[in-house]
Amino acid sequence: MKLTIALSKGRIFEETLPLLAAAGIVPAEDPESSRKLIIGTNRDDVRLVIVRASDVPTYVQYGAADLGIAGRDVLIEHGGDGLYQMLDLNIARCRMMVAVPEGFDYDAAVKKGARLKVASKYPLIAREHFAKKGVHVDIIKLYGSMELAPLVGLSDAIVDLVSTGGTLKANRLVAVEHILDISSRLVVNQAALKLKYGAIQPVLDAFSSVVRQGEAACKG
Ligand SMILES: Nc1ncnc2c1ncn2[C@@H]1O[C@H](COP(=O)(O)OP(=O)(O)OP(=O)(O)O)[C@@H](O)[C@H]1O
Ligand SMILES: O=P(O)(O)OC[C@H]1O[C@H](OP(=O)(O)OP(=O)(O)O)[C@H](O)[C@@H]1O
Repeated sequence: MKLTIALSKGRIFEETLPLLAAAGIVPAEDPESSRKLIIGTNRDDVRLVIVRASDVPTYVQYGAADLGIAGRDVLIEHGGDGLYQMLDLNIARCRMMVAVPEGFDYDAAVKKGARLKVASKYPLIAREHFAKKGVHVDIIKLYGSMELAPLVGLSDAIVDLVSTGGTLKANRLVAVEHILDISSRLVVNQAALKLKYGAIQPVLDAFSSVVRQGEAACKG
């Protein structure tokens, strides 16, 4: 029985390699240099499909992939239908933040009850955050380079991911609110978990043991 795992190129692929290795899975090619979207592995029964990060939950939801790895950000925006979230892999860690241009008095604008224009790739997360605070916002949906929006007058603020803070700094923005901690999760198609339990469980066990080792190393 063949197992299909959906992954995105870049940081998730890189950070997943040690997890795959622990499960005895080694990709036959590097998706950064190959144009192939289906990548074989050293195991005849396991293949990888390379998709956009935000498409991973969709492939798994419809069973086109049995397993996938996606950020908590992407999973919240997707909604999680048809998926089991099995494991926090503690990879691709970052924070979802509200950020504004240096010099913009965010607290004063909120206090005044101003209606804020907020640009984000994460409209659900952004909308819910401001709704909870009782702040009126117009959400402007973007697909990337959110940091540009306030610099050219498209928005007052952004909701985006922050890791080192380097991108905010380079664009003279400052983080003013922390919304969520983000990391990537292993998701499994609900039907596949039942039908392919014997093939999926060893992968889950191997991934969990790597995560536990990482946690122990952090504590120790
Ligand atoms: N700077 C960062 N540091 C750590 N993790 C990050 C960072 N930016 C994004 N992530 C996490 O990694 C995941 C994949 O990000 P990546 O940049 O590879 O894809 P993307 O360009 O956001 O997605 P798409 O191609 O669908 O637009 C994100 O969903 C998020 O969970
Ligand atoms: O705090 P930092 O370490 O600078 O990281 C933050 C940046 O990382 C993410 O972008 P990414 O690198 O994924 O680029 P993309 O959204 O254009 O793919 C995010 O959207 C920020 O722009």
